[in-house]
Amino acid sequence: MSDRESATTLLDTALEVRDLRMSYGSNEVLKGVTFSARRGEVVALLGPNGAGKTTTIEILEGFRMRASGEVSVLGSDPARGDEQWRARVGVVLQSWRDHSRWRVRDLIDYHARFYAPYSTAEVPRPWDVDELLGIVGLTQHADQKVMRLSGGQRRRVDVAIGIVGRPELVFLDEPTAGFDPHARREFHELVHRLSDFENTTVLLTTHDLAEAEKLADRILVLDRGTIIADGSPDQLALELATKAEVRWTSGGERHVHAVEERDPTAFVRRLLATDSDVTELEVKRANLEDTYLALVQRVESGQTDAEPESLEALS
Ligand SMILES: Nc1ncnc2c1ncn2[C@@H]1O[C@H](COP(=O)(O)OP(=O)(O)OP(=O)(O)O)[C@@H](O)[C@H]1O
Repeated sequence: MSDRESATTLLDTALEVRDLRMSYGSNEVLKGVTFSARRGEVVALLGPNGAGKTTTIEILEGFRMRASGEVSVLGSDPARGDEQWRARVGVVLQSWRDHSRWRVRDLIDYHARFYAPYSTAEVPRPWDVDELLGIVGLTQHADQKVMRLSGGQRRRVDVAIGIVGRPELVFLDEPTAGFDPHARREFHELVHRLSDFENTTVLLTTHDLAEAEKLADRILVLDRGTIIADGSPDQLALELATKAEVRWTSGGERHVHAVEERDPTAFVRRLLATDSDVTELEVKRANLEDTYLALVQRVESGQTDAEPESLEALS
């Protein structure tokens, strides 16, 4: 790589994590986590309960110390991040902050003011509060006290506080927990807007596989403190898909066949060539949820050596 190329790569990288390790007492929860994220990329961090997702995010946010490893967030080590750095990073924690007596607009406005000194020509800070209330769907609740909001509406307040400073990178720990389908869709539009129009890097955790598939440019799967897969949703599905299911009706009977190969086309061709009565033909591919569950089960049952499985090389 030339000097110019490596400088461009450096500028293009929002997050760089190498061999990150961390223990709570004798319980080693991160065992050498390595990944990176480009500017403007949306990365979903998936993994079973207790895999180490929140711990990873808290280290990247600068809220928790690591045992070892290299971490760079927007070019700085979060363990030594100053106020200037913090103003460029947005955080939505997993648990609610308790601001129950505040009115929604006042609370967001209060947080917004901290960012004004860090406004630049390229990134005017903070976000206009009323515009932001509209974007997160809280305009109608602007004058309500936080304690009067529903769980999902309260979560939108957390998201608004997390992005009010127009962060270059935002960490969202289970941002859509408690969202109804409408709020979820609006939130997805917000994430697309942040990444497409503001070039914001987004690292989010979720247990909703469909959400990860819709939102993420890249998916990381963390299991027992190790990254076990890293790739786009399509790469993951293609590489790890187990079986496709073909269903059809023939002679009034319903049939189901699990195709072992990745591509069920050959099976379907053979079927149609040998049986002219086939109707109601359906091919169901493994979705990301099937893929994810198969992968975690494979690792947990010891069928792989749990080495990080980079799928980027496949693209
Ligand atoms: N403050 C703490 N003190 C001791 N152990 C902790 C602490 N926080 C987390 N742990 C343990 O560390 C491991 C990883 O927890 P972490 O919260 O990072 O997982 P997670 O992947 O975010 O889980 P979830 O999906 O349930 O939110 C778990 O075994 C958990 O019990």
